Amino acid sequence: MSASNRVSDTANPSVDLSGEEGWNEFDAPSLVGDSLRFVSGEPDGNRFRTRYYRDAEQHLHARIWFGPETEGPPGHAHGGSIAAVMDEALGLAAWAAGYPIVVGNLNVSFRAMLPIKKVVTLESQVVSVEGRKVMIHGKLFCDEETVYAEGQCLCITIPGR
Ligand SMILES: CCCCCCCCCCCCCCCC(=O)SCCNC(=O)CCNC(=O)[C@H](O)C(C)(C)COP(=O)(O)OP(=O)(O)OC[C@H]1O[C@@H](n2cnc3c(N)ncnc32)[C@H](O)[C@@H]1OP(=O)(O)O
Repeated sequence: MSASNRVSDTANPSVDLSGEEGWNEFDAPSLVGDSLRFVSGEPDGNRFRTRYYRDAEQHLHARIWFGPETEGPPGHAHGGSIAAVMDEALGLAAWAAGYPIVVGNLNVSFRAMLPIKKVVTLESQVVSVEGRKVMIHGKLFCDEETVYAEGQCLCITIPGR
């Protein structure tokens, strides 16, 4: 790859993170402060760019751009980058639903290679609450046929918060 190509690879591209009709933008930092810096901390950077939304049923969703710095297999996202997104988004889904939690267990199934420099959608749902255990499921996809990853996230509420 020539030097000029490398420059254009890391140039600051504009990325469309707009949501679906009926989604309302969700102000995550006002709920959890700086806790989202690892994934969402550089909104104009070349790793992740994220924007969170809630639908009419208050499920949390996100548009996420996997930038060139998430690369693992050539041209595709590193599995750890996908797991980091699941950890943040599914944990945040529990907080957004009113549960102050940390993630106790996160299961990620990688279903298809995720091309970098692509905007994908994350959808989540609180599927059960039993005592301190809040189970959130999520998937990362670009359309109905193309699911990149599925996550099951067991969150545990933190006493006293
Ligand atoms: C201080 C924080 C400030 C936060 C400020 C804002 C934060 C805003 C965040 C926004 C969103 C970011 C999302 C990122 C989310 C992360 O990345 S959090 C960081 C990664 N996670 C961690 O570091 C957690 C580390 N683990 C722990 O701290 C402790 O193990 C836990 C999870 C709190 C549980 O410990 P514990 O309170 O002693 O609870 P324990 O009695 O062992 O278990 C309670 C129940 O949960 C079950 N359980 C616990 N762990 C597991 C497990 N791994 N598998 C299955 N079951 C389990 C137990 O079996 C038990 O079940 P029951 O007997 O009640 O049926």
